[in-house]
Amino acid sequence: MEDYLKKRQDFEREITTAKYNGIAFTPLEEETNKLYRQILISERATKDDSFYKGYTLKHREQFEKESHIFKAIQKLPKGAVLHIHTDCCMDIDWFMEELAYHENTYFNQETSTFKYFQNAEKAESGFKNLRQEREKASDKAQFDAEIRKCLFVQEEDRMVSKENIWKAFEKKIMSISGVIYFREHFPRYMKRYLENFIKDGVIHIEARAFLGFTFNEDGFNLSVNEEMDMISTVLNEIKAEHPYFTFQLIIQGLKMWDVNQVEQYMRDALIAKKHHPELICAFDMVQEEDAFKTMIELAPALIKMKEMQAEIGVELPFVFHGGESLHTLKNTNLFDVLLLGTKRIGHGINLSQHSYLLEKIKNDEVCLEICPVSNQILKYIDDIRLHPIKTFLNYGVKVSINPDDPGFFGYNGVSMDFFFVSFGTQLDYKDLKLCAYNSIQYSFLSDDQKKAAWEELEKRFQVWCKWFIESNLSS
Ligand SMILES: O=c1[nH]cnc2c1ncn2[C@@H]1O[C@H](CO)[C@@H](O)[C@H]1O
Repeated sequence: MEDYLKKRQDFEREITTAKYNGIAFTPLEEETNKLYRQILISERATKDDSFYKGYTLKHREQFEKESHIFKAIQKLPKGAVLHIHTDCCMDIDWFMEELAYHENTYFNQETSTFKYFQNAEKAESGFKNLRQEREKASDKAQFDAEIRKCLFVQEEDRMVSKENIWKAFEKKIMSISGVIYFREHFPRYMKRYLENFIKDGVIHIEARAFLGFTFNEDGFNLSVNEEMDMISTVLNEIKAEHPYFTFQLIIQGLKMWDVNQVEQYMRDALIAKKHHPELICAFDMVQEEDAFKTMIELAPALIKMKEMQAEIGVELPFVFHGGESLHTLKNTNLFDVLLLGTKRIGHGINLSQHSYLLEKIKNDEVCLEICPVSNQILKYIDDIRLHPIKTFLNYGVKVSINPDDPGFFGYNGVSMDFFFVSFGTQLDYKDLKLCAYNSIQYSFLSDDQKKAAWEELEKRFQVWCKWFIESNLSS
């Protein structure tokens, strides 16, 4: 038996050495990992199927109050967030306090849409001033609760088929874009969500964003330069308080556009990159994968990127969505995003069914931006215990954990994703640290910035471990 146990230990070491790829863990971290696993096992024993299958508000209230793992994860250093959509990160409490009853906010009850208008004469038909409507309401708390429900995906919104969930989700996105993109609101909106991520332990963000969506008092779009200056001002304000924090934009286009539009937009993105090299890091195409153009349909535009880069004199790498789908016959986007040279892949969940591609991604170190809560809310994974993230990690594929559209899923930051996926797929402390490490390693930070970010993170992990052990959460 002794021999067998020795063989077993060597085998385990062989497997984990490949997985952690040179990341060392201190004795304090080894102890932390053991304790984390124990607590995870005992908390999981109290949950039944419904917990893993339903990311419901009811469950959330319960674990936010009771789970030691959740409390620990809230304090955990997270590294970088590599996958969010910048218009999908609204802090709902902030909106209720600052924008919902702002004098220029109007609401269309029939479509549940909020919109900025300069004054009542300019308001489109069907839109009423929300502040005035609230004044008329007899039960203000009830009125607030109804408004709040319009802002993120509710349980009842999810009572639709897989085919229809995106419609409910996109409706929410559209319902606030007419308010948050107003030139005076957008910087405040953005500052608030960045601060939320910083509070949640995030030190770097690469956020997907459209070019030229912000608008002025008369409803006209600002120029790309004005928009970029506005974002830079927000970042400077944040940096004054949090000097270690870094941020870049991934410019995103829409898959519903035709090829000519995509080509023009790529050109705009390259010009923007040329003028704001520090601010823009990559390019992507978004929207529901199975409902709009496939990557092969968009390829006539996308393959021109190299030529355009040479012409404009600047580089803009691709970071594409891919594999956010349950189809493997009619959706072959994963092949194309790899052939087109994507540096990372947004989601990649159905890679679990493409073993050859998985091997390639592993060898080429194409990091996956996994978004666990999003995958469940948008009905790609019914039971979070079956999320393939752990298979990817254990196979040595590079993975990071991200929130995608936290505002519309009803939370701020990325703790919810770390918690839900750790709880569901039994990721331990070492797994989570590995994901945080990957998020820095496969970001667009320079080598020096990565080194500084990693040093900052390493310090925070040691402090966290000490706190985790001393606070004796299991007793
Ligand atoms: O998970 C996702 N996959 C693909 N596109 C997404 C996802 N989440 C949001 N968007 C897209 O991003 C835009 C808002 O910034 C929306 O067009 C939405 O379709």
